[in-house]
Amino acid sequence: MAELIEISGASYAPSGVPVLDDITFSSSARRIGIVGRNGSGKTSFARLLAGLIAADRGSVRVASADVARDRKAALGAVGILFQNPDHQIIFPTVQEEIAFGLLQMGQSKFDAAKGVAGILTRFGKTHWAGAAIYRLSQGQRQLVCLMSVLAMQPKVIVLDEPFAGLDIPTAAHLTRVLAGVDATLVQITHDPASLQGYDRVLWLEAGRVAQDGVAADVLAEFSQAMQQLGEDDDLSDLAR
Ligand SMILES: Nc1ncnc2c1ncn2[C@@H]1O[C@H](COP(=O)(O)OP(=O)(O)OP(=O)(O)O)[C@@H](O)[C@H]1O
Repeated sequence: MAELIEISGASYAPSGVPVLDDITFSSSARRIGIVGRNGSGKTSFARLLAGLIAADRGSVRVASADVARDRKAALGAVGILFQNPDHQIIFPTVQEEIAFGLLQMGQSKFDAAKGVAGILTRFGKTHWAGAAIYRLSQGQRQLVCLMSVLAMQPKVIVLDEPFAGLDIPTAAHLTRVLAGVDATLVQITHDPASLQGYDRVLWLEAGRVAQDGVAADVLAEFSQAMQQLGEDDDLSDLAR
């Protein structure tokens, strides 16, 4: 049987620069972490998994959908939350923003309005419906993004460090919301501690899979390697 996430020999090399190289990863685990150093390809992996960029070689499927080519199916299969909500939000009000994804999925205006009302009710935020997004705090804007993703009920949600810029209580609140979500989470992070209780971890290095396996094992090796690098001076080398 196919796994929920099926990535096979995927490479991504915009203008000839190899950013992701021959990535093969398949999993139906519920909680997946992606770790790696700056520039190792984590964000590109997230975008590839969400179908926002297409692999030059290989294939990327989520819930059987070819996410880069079948965008309508992809919206129901995988959602993504970025670090900066302002890179995601395009509409002036909360209800328009949440409705957008539902309309993109092919829902009627009536059904999309019902979906918006449903998700706002679930989060106790019906009074936000007509609110101007520019007046919300960054944490509130991130919650709008999260509600927009959840309204589409994707099977997989990719988190590209969405709480990195938030204060501790706001991050804790949103982390709690996510912990209760009935979807597979793929979380990109620099912080192994935020992957506590996760099932599987993929460690990327220079666009390739460095390790992939049981979360506790991979995280232990990753943490040790990062600590070792921190003790060395590896900032000296300039890229060729
Ligand atoms: N469209 C592109 N064209 C050229 N180079 C790119 C492109 N996209 C990404 N890169 C390069 O690929 C490498 C990996 O980038 P990516 O943002 O995926 O890494 P990352 O692991 O998320 O990094 P960070 O932890 O710093 O956010 C970087 O060197 C980046 O500059």
